[in-house]
Amino acid sequence: MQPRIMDLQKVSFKSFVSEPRSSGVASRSHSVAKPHQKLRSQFRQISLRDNVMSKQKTRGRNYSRCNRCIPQAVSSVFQDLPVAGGTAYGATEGSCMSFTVVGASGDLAKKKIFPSLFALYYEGMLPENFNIVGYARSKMTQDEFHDLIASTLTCRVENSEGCGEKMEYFLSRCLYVSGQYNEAADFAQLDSALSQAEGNREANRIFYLSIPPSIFIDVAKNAADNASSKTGWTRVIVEKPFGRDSQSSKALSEALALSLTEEQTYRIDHYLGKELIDNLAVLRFSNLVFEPLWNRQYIRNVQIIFSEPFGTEGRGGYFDHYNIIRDIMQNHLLQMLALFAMEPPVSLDAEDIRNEKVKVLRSMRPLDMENLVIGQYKGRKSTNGQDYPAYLDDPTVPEGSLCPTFASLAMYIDNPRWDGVPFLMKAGKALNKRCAEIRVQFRHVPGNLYKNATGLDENLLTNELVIRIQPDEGIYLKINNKVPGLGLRLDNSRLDLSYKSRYNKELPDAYERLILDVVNGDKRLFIRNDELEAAWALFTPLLHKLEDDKIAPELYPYGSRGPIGAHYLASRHGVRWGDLSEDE
Ligand SMILES: NC(=O)C1=CN([C@@H]2O[C@H](COP(=O)(O)OP(=O)(O)OC[C@H]3O[C@@H](n4cnc5c(N)ncnc54)[C@H](OP(=O)(O)O)[C@@H]3O)[C@@H](O)[C@H]2O)C=CC1
Ligand SMILES: O=C1O[C@H](COP(=O)(O)O)[C@@H](O)[C@H](O)[C@H]1O
Repeated sequence: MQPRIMDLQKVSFKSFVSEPRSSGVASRSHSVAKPHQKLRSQFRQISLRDNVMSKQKTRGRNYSRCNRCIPQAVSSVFQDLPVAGGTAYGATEGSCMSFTVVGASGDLAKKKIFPSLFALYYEGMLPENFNIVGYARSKMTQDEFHDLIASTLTCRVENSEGCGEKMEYFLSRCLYVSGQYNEAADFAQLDSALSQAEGNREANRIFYLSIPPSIFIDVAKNAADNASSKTGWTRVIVEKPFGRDSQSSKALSEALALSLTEEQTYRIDHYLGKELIDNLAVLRFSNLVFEPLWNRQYIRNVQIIFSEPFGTEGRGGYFDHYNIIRDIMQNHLLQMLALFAMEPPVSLDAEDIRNEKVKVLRSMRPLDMENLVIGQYKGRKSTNGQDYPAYLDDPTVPEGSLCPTFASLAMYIDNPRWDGVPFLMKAGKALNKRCAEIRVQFRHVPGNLYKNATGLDENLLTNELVIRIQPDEGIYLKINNKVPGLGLRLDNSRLDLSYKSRYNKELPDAYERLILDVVNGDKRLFIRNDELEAAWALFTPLLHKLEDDKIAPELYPYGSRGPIGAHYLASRHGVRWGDLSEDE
């Protein structure tokens, strides 16, 4: 049978418990009728002071710093245990970790943070003693909070034994505290709730600021002043956007630095947590065949592409203040570029890697308006009569907004390795497909003996390496191959590493990987302050010019391939977009 990878979100909690015993996944699980409801009555009886770790058997494990590399092994060891946990890197045996989600009532918390925390617990990757605390202004009872979380939890399709019990136990470690973001007294209450849950253990605390940026500073200050751990470390995860330009980003960094050290601050860019991005360095530095080609001598251009098949629906208010360049390019795509283009680091240590990334960013040629194309999607009626709205139809978007929902940009890295190689970026919403990838187009074979076999189009002869981040994660290399049979005909074919066929494993969500790194104090995949400064220094002049000059975006239909200007831009730099070629 073909090995399969299944998406995490396949079995919802509700469908899981109502599934007949004989069917697939559910039949392998324990039968648990609505565990979170059963839990409610239990929860009422268990006071936090008791810090009851319930009836679960726990087995402490000391994961090494590199425990991120071995989840498969760990899960196979732990798959039958109701609770599995370890001691986080930098924490002492018997200590506990409290994870507070500030903005717990919000979209990101529900969509990503709680499910990721559960998935980590499920895989045995959380410390043995942990508490999950939700904090927000919304009034919620503990039951309502548990319902909210329970509705977001899913079990892995593989190894789903004991899923119901694990959910039940996980929920028993979840607690809600309601408070304002700018009230010291409310954070003092949060502190005492945390202390109660932690009991007499040494406690390490993580705060995830899953809130709008306008309140980052208040929350960082209140958390640092009133709810920091007194017995262990305190770490704070900050979500993007980290400002709108160099000036606002600097102001934010300086204000945060009054409350948090750089060491404590984890600036998250969830693209760095994606499997194929985490694999980039492995691909380059552990295979002899790639690194020698990774330079201007062999590479003709590099394309970094992001596209989404939906618009800003519901998020127009936020988006209009930022636009696609700030939302996707200045962070996700630029981070991909830096990892792709950096020199080999001295070691895999966070600081060594980040030093190399900063060097790339600082070697980039200033961005030029001539090398930018912007677009905005307009409405479209499909052939089956469905209406797709224009960006401007969103009621939260200001009338006549010029905000780009698409951008394409040609960039250059003025260093010896990349001199003259165009790096093209393209990012857009409401396009024809969901895709994120890096495409590397190689130069022509000099004096190619086979050019007569393929005709005059040199592009048919060039190799292309594609690193597909999503969907259908994989890496493939387009090569020329002889069509089998008599005569000589060449075929552009693929050496294909499809993750779906190669690995019989569900891929962890990016947030799982990144949250685990915070637990373990590993900053390799987080943005350092000077990286952020360099990224803004690159983009700020371009963004200001775009806004000051009120440049009108080119309109493109919802669901199309984007504005035609992107093709002209590419061809001015001698590039053809690989994702638009016929065999893609
Ligand atoms: N959602 C996503 O997919 C992504 C989000 N992010 C970033 O993560 C962070 C959280 O995102 P998301 O969950 O979508 O945000 P939400 O808008 O859902 O806000 C989170 C919570 O913050 C509180 N809140 C909202 N607006 C305000 C306000 N004006 N003043 C005070 N409190 C407010 C609300 O809680 P209450 O009223 O209960 O206090 C809300 O539930 C943001 O910085 C966002 O940019 C980054 C990448 C993706
Ligand atoms: O940061 C963001 O990313 C999402 C896309 O993330 P993905 O993991 O689903 O590819 C994007 O939709 C959003 O606008 C942006 O803020």
